Amino acid sequence: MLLTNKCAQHGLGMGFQKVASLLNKRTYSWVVTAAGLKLTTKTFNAAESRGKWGGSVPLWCSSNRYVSSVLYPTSTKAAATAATGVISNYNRQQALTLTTKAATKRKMVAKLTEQERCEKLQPLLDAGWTLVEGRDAIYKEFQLKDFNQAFSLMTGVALLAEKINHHPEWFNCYNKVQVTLSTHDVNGLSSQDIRMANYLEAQVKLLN
Ligand SMILES: C[C@H](O)[C@H](O)[C@H]1CNC2=NC(N)=NC(=O)C2=N1
Repeated sequence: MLLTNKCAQHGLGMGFQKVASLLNKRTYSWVVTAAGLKLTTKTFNAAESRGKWGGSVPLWCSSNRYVSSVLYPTSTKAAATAATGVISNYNRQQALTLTTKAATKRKMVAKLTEQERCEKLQPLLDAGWTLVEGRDAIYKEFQLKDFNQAFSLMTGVALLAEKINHHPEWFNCYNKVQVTLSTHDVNGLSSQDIRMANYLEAQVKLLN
């Protein structure tokens, strides 16, 4: 989890000390100050870190006067940046490469073929998903036991969404989660929507 001081301060409250001690286990020495977690003057050599940590490189994000640095495998960089909205001062070329790769990966997403609709979409329709009128999209309302269960479901989906770079359109009211899935990049249903719908079905089974 990428710790910006703001999030650490507000999200963790008194857990600051715990966070600092956790982080200190990762060969950093952090000082808890009134303004947040402060990294001591330890510097970090990217090449060394690659060797030492097997491919992870430091992702440096600065917030206010303090620098929070956490090791990430490069595959989680985009999610971490998206999650915090912090523009990291990570190697710009590397970031561009990652973005290009993500864009390339997305290009590979295509609209479902007729055969895929029969094989992969039909089981979801049988499970209660419906086609959205006027759109190539599917919709389902999930009713959970309570808000806690509903939000647990949404949390799992959010993590998947960030991982596969595919996000649902959804509405939550207490124990209900209404989900619409479609792939904006192809203006219709793709395998990403099937994947997310199947994930939702599996998670709801686990929760109930
Ligand atoms: C730029 C970014 O990769 C794209 O906007 C992603 C993000 N999440 C997405 N989510 C959905 N549902 N459809 C998309 O086409 C999509 N595209």
